[in-house]
Amino acid sequence: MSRVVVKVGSSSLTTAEGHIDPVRLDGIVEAICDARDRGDEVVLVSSGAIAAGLGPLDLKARPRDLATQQAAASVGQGALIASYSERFAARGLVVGQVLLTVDDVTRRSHHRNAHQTFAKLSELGVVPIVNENDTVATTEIRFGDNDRLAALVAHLVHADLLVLLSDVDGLYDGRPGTPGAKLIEKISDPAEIDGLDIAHVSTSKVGTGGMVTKVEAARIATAAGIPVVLTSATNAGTALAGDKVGTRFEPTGRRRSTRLLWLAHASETKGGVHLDEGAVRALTMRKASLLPAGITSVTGDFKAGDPIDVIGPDGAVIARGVVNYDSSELPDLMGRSTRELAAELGEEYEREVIHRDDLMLT
Ligand SMILES: Nc1ncnc2c1ncn2[C@@H]1O[C@H](COP(=O)(O)OP(=O)(O)O)[C@@H](O)[C@H]1O
Ligand SMILES: N[C@@H](CCC(=O)OP(=O)(O)O)C(=O)O
Repeated sequence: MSRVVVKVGSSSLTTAEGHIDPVRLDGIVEAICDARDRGDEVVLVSSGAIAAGLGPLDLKARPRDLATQQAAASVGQGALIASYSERFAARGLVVGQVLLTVDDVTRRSHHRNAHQTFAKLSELGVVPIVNENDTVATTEIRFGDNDRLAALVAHLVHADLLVLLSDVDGLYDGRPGTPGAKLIEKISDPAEIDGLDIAHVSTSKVGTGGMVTKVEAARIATAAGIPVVLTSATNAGTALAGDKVGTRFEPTGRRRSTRLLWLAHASETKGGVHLDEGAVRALTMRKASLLPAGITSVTGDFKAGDPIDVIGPDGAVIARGVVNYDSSELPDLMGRSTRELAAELGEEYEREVIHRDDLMLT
């Protein structure tokens, strides 16, 4: 038995008019039910809430403003779950809706909660259907794309495989459909992706992030030891059966805490600190915590608890970490020893700027 997380993109679930596509949904549900019949456990991460809300609200295109996106998601998510529920029920399976925000997988207490929810659903034989909680998520607490959400969910449920289903049958070495562009069957090392043309936007009107977020999701999952298969939704059955299809990304690393995993791949930081050579060596070679003494300057506007970039003298980001001070406090502390600061300002100034447990070298 294996545990698989399957992520399906908006363009593979909805029609151009902004309604749920019944034929495509049938195909995905059938592939998942077949996997269940073979004894596998499946967690479905389904996009499509916003896209499926467009038709009912008479919207012609994906709205640009957050409020209308949230309203469309509120309408579409209900419709999606109703459609899934009905189809899975016809095969004797019960579904459970799980809506997550970034905090649910990154904050320790929420993380434990989410983990327990998945464990119970699994015990009860329910098929979890996950999406971002788009209706309440604001820019600050958004994953922004379900590819990365799926990678973090795969890590959270200890999945054996992550399957990313899209409207393209794999990763290409050039723009898919253009002469000479070839499907890449296997990626063994993330460095192989570096030179590829993946930045152009997708042709679908409802998908977000294109290939960039899928490759990023593959990096997150493989770095945590989980292999990834990327293919089109029409190949769902083949991918779930474990047969060779699309692009396979081989695992490159070992399991790590989800919080650190997120930190390393967090899309945005609120600022950063620049270090001198000595501090860079302490962090990278001695695995030490970051102290005020090694900081030469501070950029951006952040609060204690925010993720920030840690930057070397040459301007390269060497790590990301959860900072223990506000950006406004640091200029008065930098370059000074913790002992001196504690004597002058009080014991609480003895704390590290970033504790090594909250630091992820990039
Ligand atoms: N190198 C590449 N190989 C494959 N697809 C690519 C590549 N670069 C960009 N893409 C685009 O990525 C799109 C898939 O992303 P997206 O529209 O966000 O899908 P989804 O809705 O499934 O998440 C494809 O339709 C394709 O146009
Ligand atoms: N959470 C959003 C989808 C966000 C997203 O990543 O979409 P997609 O690129 O189609 O996987 C929704 O359900 O509309």
